[in-house]
Amino acid sequence: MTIRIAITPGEPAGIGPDLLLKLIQHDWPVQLVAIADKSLLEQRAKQLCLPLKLIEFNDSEPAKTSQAGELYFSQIDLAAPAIPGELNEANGEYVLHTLRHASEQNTNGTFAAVVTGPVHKGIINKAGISFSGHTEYFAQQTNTSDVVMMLATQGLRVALVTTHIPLAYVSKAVTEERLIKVTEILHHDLQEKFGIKNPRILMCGLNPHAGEDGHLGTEELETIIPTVQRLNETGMNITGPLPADTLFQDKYLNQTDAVLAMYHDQGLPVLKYKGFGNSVNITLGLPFIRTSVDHGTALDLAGTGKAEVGSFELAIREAIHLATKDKVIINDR
Ligand SMILES: NC(=O)C1=CN([C@@H]2O[C@H](COP(=O)(O)OP(=O)(O)OC[C@H]3O[C@@H](n4cnc5c(N)ncnc54)[C@H](O)[C@@H]3O)[C@@H](O)[C@H]2O)C=CC1
Ligand SMILES: NCC(=O)COP(=O)(O)O
Repeated sequence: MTIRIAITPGEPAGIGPDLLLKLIQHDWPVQLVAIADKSLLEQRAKQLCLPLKLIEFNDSEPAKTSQAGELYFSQIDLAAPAIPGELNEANGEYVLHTLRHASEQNTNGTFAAVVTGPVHKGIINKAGISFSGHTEYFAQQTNTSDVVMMLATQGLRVALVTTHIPLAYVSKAVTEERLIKVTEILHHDLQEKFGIKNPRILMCGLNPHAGEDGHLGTEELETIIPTVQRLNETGMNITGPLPADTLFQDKYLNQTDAVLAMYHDQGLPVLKYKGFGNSVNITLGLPFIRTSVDHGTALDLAGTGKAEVGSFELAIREAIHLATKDKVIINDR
């Protein structure tokens, strides 16, 4: 059976539309449907000299595989014309409209997954809309209390306890309750989505040297160590907390299915150093499958044709794998 994948190209002035238009220049074994403004796709294809046949998506017709050069679309109107590289806060609500539409249409089963292109968090907030990221937005749209951001590249998966919050709030956000929920979601999805029977999770400390027995911070002694003990008593296989500066070495990673980092910039720089452009962002714990790119809007490259498609392509392929319950090939050590 052919499945349908919704694609939100993200910030209209960024590279998301460019990457999607490059990627549909070959056949896909699924129906890819862009949730976007038709005129944006037409103009960007013209600018990049890419052939494009747009077909309005009709959910009452049987799903068809996408052929090279053609793209199904669901129309969402831009508020203002999109100029590559030039952010315009007038289009902040447009971006969120595409995400809401994708969320609704995934929830009702029209699509088997959504793949998101990069959005610009700053311009959405400048438009007067409080927004910290897709991860949090889709959780809110689907009334899901806890979701987990995980990025994966060949040989490494990194999940995060906290996501887009100021560093000053991280310590307070690393609670026993949050640690338990995140670890349970990660453990569950490693089993169910990635086919790992007994997931091995490596947990980072929060403080330098994982607190150095309380001399460099007490969160490990007060919260993280007792929570790891509690979780292990339920039968999980969690190692840590280990100092984050020495944990990312093969000695540990070869024995690990996922690293759980306490905050965004503790785990993601390592992951991106290893595999920027070849990584995928997966939201765990949502009622539908959502994957995304590992990079941002790259305004400097929009409309130039120079942006690399690697991560967007991987995000689509990973969504297809997850949706068709094939064995996931990424990160097979
Ligand atoms: N999934 C998402 O929606 C994400 C959105 N962002 C947002 O993107 C905006 C810009 O963030 P930055 O930190 O500047 O990161 P960025 O990833 O947009 O750019 C960082 C550098 O990487 C280069 N780069 C990025 N993607 C590339 C690609 N596909 N091919 C070749 N080079 C590429 C850029 O040219 C730039 O030099 C921010 O508003 C941020 O919030 C950032 C990460 C993920
Ligand atoms: N660094 C990852 C990132 O910022 C993407 O977040 P999200 O928009 O996928 O929640």
